Amino acid sequence: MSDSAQDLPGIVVTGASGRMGQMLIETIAASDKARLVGAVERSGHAWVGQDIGAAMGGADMGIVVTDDALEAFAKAQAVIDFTAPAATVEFAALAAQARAVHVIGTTGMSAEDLAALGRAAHHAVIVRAGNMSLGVNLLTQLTKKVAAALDDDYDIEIIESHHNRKVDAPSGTALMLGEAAAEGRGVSLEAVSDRGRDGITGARKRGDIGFVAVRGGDIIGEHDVLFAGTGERITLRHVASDRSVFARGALKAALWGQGKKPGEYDMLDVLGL
Ligand SMILES: NC(=O)C1=CN([C@@H]2O[C@H](COP(=O)(O)OP(=O)(O)OC[C@H]3O[C@@H](n4cnc5c(N)ncnc54)[C@H](O)[C@@H]3O)[C@@H](O)[C@H]2O)C=CC1
Ligand SMILES: O=C(O)C1=N[C@H](C(=O)O)C[C@H](O)C1
Repeated sequence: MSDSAQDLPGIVVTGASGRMGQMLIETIAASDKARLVGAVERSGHAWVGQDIGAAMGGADMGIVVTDDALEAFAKAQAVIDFTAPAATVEFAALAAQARAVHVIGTTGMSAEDLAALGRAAHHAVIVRAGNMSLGVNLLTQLTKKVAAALDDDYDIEIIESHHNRKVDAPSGTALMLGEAAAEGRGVSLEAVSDRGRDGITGARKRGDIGFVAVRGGDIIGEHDVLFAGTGERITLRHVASDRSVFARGALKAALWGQGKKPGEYDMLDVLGL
């Protein structure tokens, strides 16, 4: 590696064997703005101890997959983490200890998990978003605007579709869009959120924001925000056709976070939206 490449911010990817983990490793390896310095998987995973390039079915990359997150983070300027809530909470404390920027794509976090991230952010930069793509983050702003322009005569429904391996619902993106719609209407999402209808639910409550989750096949991620009025409907829609949109956003966030003050940030900060 040349001297100048050595100077690039070093990035560790957690959940290295996952759908997003592998996409992130490919994205960082192809970047001339960052270098991969570590790949972390959970203890007992078959890839631990193997070269990440070979484990992914390609040439060696000179990075051995480890289950020792702290040791890996100590060599890094940023950690990109698309794993699971319990793992992400643990990684937040370790990333703060290593003073590495922690970019979090993990969704399905509970209120307690988020509080733990808030504590870690006293000591480190955390950039977290339920969706790291430019398109979705732009869509949140459009959603807020449309929700502010239309009153409760327009029922808001958020319809999200994902692959059959997804474990959380509503998706992190659907919740971001719900928050944006609620903000546009000047209400708290918690107060108006309507999830998981089943049975005799009664008629729809005016002002509610409904969520619908579709799971099937290999759908990467599709989100519709429907504003249904009397005699007309508006739909705002985002379709992800390639996971690289999330990986590119996460890498951008890791670079943006360098030298920032400790605290919690999101992709709107990164993208300047
Ligand atoms: N914010 C965004 O833009 C996006 C967020 N996601 C979210 O990212 C997360 C991961 O998604 P996928 O890659 O599809 O899932 P996946 O199941 O393919 O990958 C998760 C990986 O994390 C690993 N893992 C779990 N616990 C671990 C631990 N303690 N230490 C190290 N590794 C651990 C698993 O072994 C697995 O390899 C989900 O929460 C998903 O919703 C996914 C795509 C985009
Ligand atoms: O699990 C996924 O795959 C995705 N998760 C994120 C979410 O929960 O919104 C982002 C994207 O839609 C893909």
